[in-house]
Amino acid sequence: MAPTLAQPFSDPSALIDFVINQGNGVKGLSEMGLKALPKQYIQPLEERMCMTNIIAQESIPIIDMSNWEDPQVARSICDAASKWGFFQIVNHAVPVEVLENVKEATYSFFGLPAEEKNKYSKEHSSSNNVRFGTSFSPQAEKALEWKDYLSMFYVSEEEASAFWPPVCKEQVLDYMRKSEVVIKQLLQVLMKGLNVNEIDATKESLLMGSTRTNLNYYPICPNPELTVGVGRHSDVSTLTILLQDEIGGLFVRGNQGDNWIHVPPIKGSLVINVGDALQILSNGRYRSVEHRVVANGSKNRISVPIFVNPRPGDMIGPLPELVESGERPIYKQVLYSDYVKHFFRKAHDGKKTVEFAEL
Ligand SMILES: O=C(O)CCC(=O)C(=O)O
Ligand SMILES: [Fe+2]
Repeated sequence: MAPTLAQPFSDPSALIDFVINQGNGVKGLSEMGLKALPKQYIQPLEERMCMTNIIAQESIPIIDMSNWEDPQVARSICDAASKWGFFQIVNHAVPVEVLENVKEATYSFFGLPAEEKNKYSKEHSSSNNVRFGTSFSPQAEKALEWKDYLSMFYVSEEEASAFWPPVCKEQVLDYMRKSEVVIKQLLQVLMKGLNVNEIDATKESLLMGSTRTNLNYYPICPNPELTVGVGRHSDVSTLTILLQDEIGGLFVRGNQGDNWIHVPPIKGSLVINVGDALQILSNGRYRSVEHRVVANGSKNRISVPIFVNPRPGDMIGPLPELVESGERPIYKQVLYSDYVKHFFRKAHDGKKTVEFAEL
């Protein structure tokens, strides 16, 4: 039977084949001009964003990093990491042109033909550290998420040079290099807030020994209210540094009940959030907070998170300084790679991953 516009796929496996196996992604679906959301993307009611739960009068803190060592600024960073788990930074050390270049590079990558992008899929990528994909964990999800991504785990300049897509690798590497300054400033302040005054090489490696950068593409969606861009989750990182474009759509769980706060795009800013690894290392003093991205019915959106992580072979648990000061540990020591595997084995499920490390 010839495909029609309303029902372009003969059966569910034809859609999966087009989106996942052929590398068209949801961008390919979006560009077909679908009139209705395919049923694989319809999320259960409880996972859709309900407009009445958005608290318009609240916002996460915006912190000026130009005087990051000033005790008042340091306090606002630590307070934000404890209270909200999220904040935005302005006047930070990453030049605005570096941010513009990586956004441009994101469009360049997703603008490639499907066959080109598909060279980086799970089946075809020449490196396990580079992965083009769609949704979050399609094999584990009951309903798919309306997002395509390219994920790059950094091993070395040589590895990146050999395996990352040429259309974006320089821009991503530059964004990562320039962000390192800010990451170190933030970690220094956050550690000081726990009375950990020295970050030696071992601790630095535990806090920021590995990084993964994702390019996220959320294409225009028919029926955006029925699906999600990214479902409710907390990150497994120590810290996440997120660059978003001017479209908006990222929401963070507020401090009371089922309330959600929008993270408004601010030109030149970076969104910072605490991940589960830092929640565990800080014995719960800093909080990784649930967040989600809504789908958009009229605009394409991109974002570029850098996940700053422990190394896969590190054991993570409450820092010895905290336990030695008499604090009762609420988490056990877990192998970081086991923690990450546990996260990817299931669909997004809010804050549940952290239970893996609870005592
Ligand atoms: O696109 C965004 O704004 C957030 C994406 C996100 O939460 C993630 O990739 O973990
Ligand atoms: Fe996230």
